[in-house]
Amino acid sequence: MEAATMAWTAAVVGVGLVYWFVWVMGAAEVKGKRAVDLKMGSITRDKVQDKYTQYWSFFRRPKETATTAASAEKVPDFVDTFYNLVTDIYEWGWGQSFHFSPSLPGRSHREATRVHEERVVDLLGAKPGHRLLDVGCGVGGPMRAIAAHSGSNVVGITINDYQVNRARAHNRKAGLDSRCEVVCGNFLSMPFPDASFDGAYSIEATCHAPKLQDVYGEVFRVLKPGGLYVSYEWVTTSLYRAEDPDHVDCIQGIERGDALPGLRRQDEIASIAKEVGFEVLKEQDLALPPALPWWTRLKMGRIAYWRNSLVVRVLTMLRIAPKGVSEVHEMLFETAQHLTKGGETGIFTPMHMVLLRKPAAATEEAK
Ligand SMILES: C=C(CC[C@@H](C)[C@H]1CC[C@H]2C3=CC[C@H]4[C@H](C)[C@@H](O)CC[C@]4(C)[C@H]3CC[C@]12C)C(C)C
Ligand SMILES: C[S@@+](CC[C@H](N)C(=O)[O-])C[C@H]1O[C@@H](n2cnc3c(N)ncnc32)[C@H](O)[C@@H]1O
Repeated sequence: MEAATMAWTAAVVGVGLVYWFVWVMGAAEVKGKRAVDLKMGSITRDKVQDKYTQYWSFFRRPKETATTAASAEKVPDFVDTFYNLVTDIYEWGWGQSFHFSPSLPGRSHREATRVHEERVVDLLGAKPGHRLLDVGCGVGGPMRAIAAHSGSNVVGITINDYQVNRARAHNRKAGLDSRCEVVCGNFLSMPFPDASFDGAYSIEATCHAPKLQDVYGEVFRVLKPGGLYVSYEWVTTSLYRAEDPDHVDCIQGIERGDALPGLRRQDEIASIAKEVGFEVLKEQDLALPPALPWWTRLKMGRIAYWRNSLVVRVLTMLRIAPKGVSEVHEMLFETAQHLTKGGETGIFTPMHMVLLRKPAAATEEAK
């Protein structure tokens, strides 16, 4: 073969390989976001690395972050930065619902996710015509499942404007934009009038609040008297031992890689809810047997993680993805190991469920 023919063949094969690697291998687990679309939210390309460094220095010591008032105030801004950095990677590698679910025998992850979300509808007794609030809505995976299953109208709030745009686009595509609304705002001080919702829920979102009282207090305010609120909380369980260095390492690894200003204990949740005026109707760790492990999805994807980090590195080298994406991906890979360990040892659960009611005749001081 002539040298020119060989060079052409090599070039065509090379381009073909890159195409296959990026577009086929790098396809989203749940179709919709491709590796080549990894942007890093509203952060401009040149700022991604800096923003990651700032995030990392803030959340490196999560407990200290939560305990001083000055830094607790900065938490929502850093959580916003975190979601700029991770939203596209989450969508690409996990889907449009940013939470865990117990595995279901013989059912796909997508189905298990939907069942976990529809449980909220049953707990709230949500009906057509109801107006529900989704506290920390992400890109709206749960919102769409809940609106579709219940016939209710849902208003979601998220601190991250990039997520607002993603969620609105998904809502339009799903034909649910007339019943699903998305607002950019802080759930610690919500832009909604008192008593304006029939029900509310939060799925793995309130763990970002430095003080749970603040977000529960806001939900209490915007609920109508008699309205129900369901929350899936990230907490440490009674098996956690603060004197065990392995436990501490695992929990800090979860906090650092997930923008958490200190995880709360399982037994704190109900008393905080009562403190702001709620009645506690039900409390259950949805991860406990007979539920099957929620962390198997994280574990079983180990080969996929290696493939993904390779894709991310190649995309960064080709300047398709901004510099800094590999570091963010690495941080997520590490936190996945800690989450898995937290699940396997039982010292952590991401689905401690509480069902709360604002009393029908709420007292003036609790309103
Ligand atoms: C509730 C929260 C988020 C929970 C989960 C949706 C995410 C927690 C850890 C994330 C991931 C870890 C590893 C990533 C992997 C390295 C990458 O290749 C593809 C995406 C991951 C699987 C990613 C997906 C989302 C998580 C499982 C928190 C923040 C309160
Ligand atoms: C892990 S995601 C869960 C999203 C969604 N509930 C789901 O299950 O797909 C956490 C969400 O909480 C939101 N959030 C965190 N802190 C917030 C705050 N102070 N105000 C509003 N939203 C916040 C994030 O922007 C993100 O959308």
